[in-house]
Amino acid sequence: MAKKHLVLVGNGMAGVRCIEEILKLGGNEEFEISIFGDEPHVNYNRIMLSAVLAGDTTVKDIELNSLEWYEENNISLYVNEKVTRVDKEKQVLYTDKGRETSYDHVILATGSNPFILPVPGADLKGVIAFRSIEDCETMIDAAKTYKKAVVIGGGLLGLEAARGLLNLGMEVDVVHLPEYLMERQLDEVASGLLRKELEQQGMNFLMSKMTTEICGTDRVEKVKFKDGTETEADLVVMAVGIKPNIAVAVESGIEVNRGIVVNDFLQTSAENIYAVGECAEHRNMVYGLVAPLWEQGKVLANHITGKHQEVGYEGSVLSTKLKVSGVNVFSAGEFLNTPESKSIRVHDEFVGVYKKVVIQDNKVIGAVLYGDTSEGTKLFNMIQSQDDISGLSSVNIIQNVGTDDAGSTTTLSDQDTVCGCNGVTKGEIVRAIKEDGLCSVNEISSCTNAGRSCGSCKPIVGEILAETIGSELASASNKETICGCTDLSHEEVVEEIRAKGLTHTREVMNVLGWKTEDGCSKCRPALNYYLGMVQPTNYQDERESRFVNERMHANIQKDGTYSVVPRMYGGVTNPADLRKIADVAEKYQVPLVKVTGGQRIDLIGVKKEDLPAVWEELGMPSGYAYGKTLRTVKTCVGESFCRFGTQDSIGLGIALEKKFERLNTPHKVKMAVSACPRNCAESGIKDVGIVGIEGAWEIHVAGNGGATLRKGDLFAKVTTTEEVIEITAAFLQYYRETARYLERTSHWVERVGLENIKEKILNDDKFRSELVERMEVTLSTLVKDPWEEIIESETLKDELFKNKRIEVLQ
Ligand SMILES: Cc1cc2nc3c(=O)[nH]c(=O)nc-3n(C[C@H](O)[C@H](O)[C@H](O)COP(=O)(O)OP(=O)(O)OC[C@H]3O[C@@H](n4cnc5c(N)ncnc54)[C@H](O)[C@@H]3O)c2cc1C
Ligand SMILES: NC(=O)c1ccc[n+]([C@@H]2O[C@H](COP(=O)([O-])OP(=O)(O)OC[C@H]3O[C@@H](n4cnc5c(N)ncnc54)[C@H](O)[C@@H]3O)[C@@H](O)[C@H]2O)c1
Ligand code: SF4
Ligand code: FES
Repeated sequence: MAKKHLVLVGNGMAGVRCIEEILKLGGNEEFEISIFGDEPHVNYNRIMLSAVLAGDTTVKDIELNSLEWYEENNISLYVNEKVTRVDKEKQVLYTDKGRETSYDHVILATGSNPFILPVPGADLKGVIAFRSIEDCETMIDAAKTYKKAVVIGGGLLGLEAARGLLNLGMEVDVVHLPEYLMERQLDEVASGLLRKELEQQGMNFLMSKMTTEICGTDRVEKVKFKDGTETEADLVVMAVGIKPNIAVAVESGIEVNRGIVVNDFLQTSAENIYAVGECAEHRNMVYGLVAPLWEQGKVLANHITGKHQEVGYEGSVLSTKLKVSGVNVFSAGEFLNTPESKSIRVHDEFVGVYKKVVIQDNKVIGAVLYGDTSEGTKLFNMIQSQDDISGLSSVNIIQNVGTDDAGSTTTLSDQDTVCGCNGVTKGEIVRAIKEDGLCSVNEISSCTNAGRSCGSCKPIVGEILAETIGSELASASNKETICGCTDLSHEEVVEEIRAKGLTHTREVMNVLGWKTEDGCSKCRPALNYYLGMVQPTNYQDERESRFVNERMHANIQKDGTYSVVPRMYGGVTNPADLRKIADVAEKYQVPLVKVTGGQRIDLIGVKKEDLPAVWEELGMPSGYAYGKTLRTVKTCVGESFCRFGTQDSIGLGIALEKKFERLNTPHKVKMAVSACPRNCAESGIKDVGIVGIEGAWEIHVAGNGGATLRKGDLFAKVTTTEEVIEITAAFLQYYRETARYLERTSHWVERVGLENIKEKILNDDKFRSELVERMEVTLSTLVKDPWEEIIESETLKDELFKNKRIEVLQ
């Protein structure tokens, strides 16, 4: 049966999570999925922009779904492309790049737009909102040149922005319209405590101020208020709320109110068109936090894949936490008193703790906590469950009684929500730990989504982990299993492959009792490597188990194009090769031609469909710049031209590169040969670095010039180039056989011990010659260049390059 075309409009948090849920339900069998996003990025964790601004994390680390994820799930991604309209009758969707796409189902997940105050000067340079990576980068850049920031809006976003700007060294005024901060989440007492703390942190508050004008000639210079006062500003950040982005729905004649109107199954007024996330309006509510979006995504995924649901989405109770370090604030439900409600309050002015629980008809309906938010999870669960609390004393409600020894998580029931952002209960976490054998918070996060958004629940998740696996925790977490799909360590898996003669990844998974049917993106490449290493002559490499770069034989770039690095043995080239590179770069309009640190030339920005032609016209071997294999052998000029060089570094470098090219290794391997201790080829920071000395060669190993700089260790001193090659072969083979997949030589040597490796390779001649023998067998199987192989195979070309999965239009 032909697959139906499902199009997601909006590559953001709500939409992509809904697609993840659809995939979990086997949606890939039923749907051809396309995603359009008008931001130039893959899906990222918008919540964590506050942490990026505060300098606690980086943009790279907040990526939620990598380009590889889209590829692996056969999703066509169109970034930087805005959907403008949907024709409901023709079932066609139009974009601002002139594309027309027919669809069977559409999910609108277009999020919100920041509200910009309609005051004169709001369009001046230096006036921005805080919603995207670009806004975050603008603030970081501005802080390098300018001094004074004004944040308009003392809500969650404004305060998190202000904290970030302070961290960046700016002076910050926060302008707030009401009399007290975060009035949508806090009562006056909690707000007062918060203000005091933030003032101590360096924020200056301008309260009860109505902005009337932003002034400046070219760039913002000051902000004026209704009461006649003003304040200087080099940067203005508007954080005065958001409004649902309903443009596509309006253009398409779909019913809207404040947001896109949906029913309990997230259906809009148009057939087969749904809406989730901040753009959707459900029972007159639009939401601005992530928790409701996950609930909506789950319901829609079930609906769209035809799973029976008694009830749909019924609305969400909200809870919030301010993500500012040094401040603990929690708010949930109806936190202000009404004539019908009463509250229990505790205010310890000595330690700065304030707690208020609002009760109506014997049920907890809201809470505000300041200073100590440890009861937040419990109170939130009481609000959600609406259980009768008449049997509980006030003390029992407002604080955890009897948990001093046991830890706070023991009082949670299985139904209690632990991760408010992702709606994950304690029961789900415990089940995942037990059934999937999880032994770290990160594994729990990947498996259940708990902790994957704001991260504030991670300590509780950690407590549940400890409570569930108890004393086994230490030993379990010390054992480095390949991934959550198995309880076996890397070493145990390799041992089993050898002992049982396993020859295929599926066989390994079946025989060794994998917990998942198909493994995951961690274990599949590892098994593929181990099988190839143990059985070099029998094993057929599994292309589909490789990382996307290795599958494509090119490195995917952030804009979806690829880079091409042809091999230049020893960093040596010639006019003919340079001419070919220039011709190809010109013909295929390669945007960037760059010399790499490994002494070769990188053609960056090649379109996926041009890759085979580019390789063919270059007529040079692959440089494997994408692989877990030998990358480069960097050389100095040595005896050929240098007045200090007495040895042939280029000759040895080329010999090493020709010998070990294409060899699969646990991680990338870099080498260098310098003809004297001046070390012009930087041999001291390579996995294998050779240095010429008077009448001999020194072999240094396990150097690393990456994020954690490590100077190589002197491994051996030999007199001939043949000996260099023999010891290098033995060292690499021992590394291949005993390192864990994705372990660089630097980590491996530190784990296994340099002396142990020396003992084996240098002092045991028999062992060394066996290693070299096994290396020779492996090398004898690596005869074909991968680029050539693809050029010669129409099937491979079709399979890999005709299918334009990821499209990026600038
Ligand atoms: C700095 C910051 C901190 C936050 N912190 C928290 C927090 O701690 N807790 C919390 O719960 N929430 C927080 N939020 C709110 C949370 O990020 C949002 O609720 C969530 O991102 C909404 O998800 P969404 O998918 O509905 O919208 P978005 O994430 O905005 O995604 C919508 C996407 O659709 C794209 N789009 C729009 N129109 C089109 C179109 N026509 N064609 C193609 N693409 C389109 C947009 O560019 C965007 O990428 C925070 C927000 C910000 C900005
Ligand atoms: N930690 C979190 O959960 C978190 C963090 C950041 C953002 N967010 C979400 O992102 C969205 C945007 O956040 P937000 O803080 O902009 O929205 P918001 O609506 O929560 O707060 C806006 C604040 O601006 C104030 N304001 C309105 N007009 C003003 C004016 N003219 N001058 C000064 N102040 C004015 C309001 O009184 C209000 O307190 C919200 O949905 C929020 O929930 C959540
Ligand atoms: S390492 Fe020594 S021999 Fe090689 S180029 Fe530098 S100075 Fe010359
Ligand atoms: S509570 Fe935010 S990620 Fe769990």
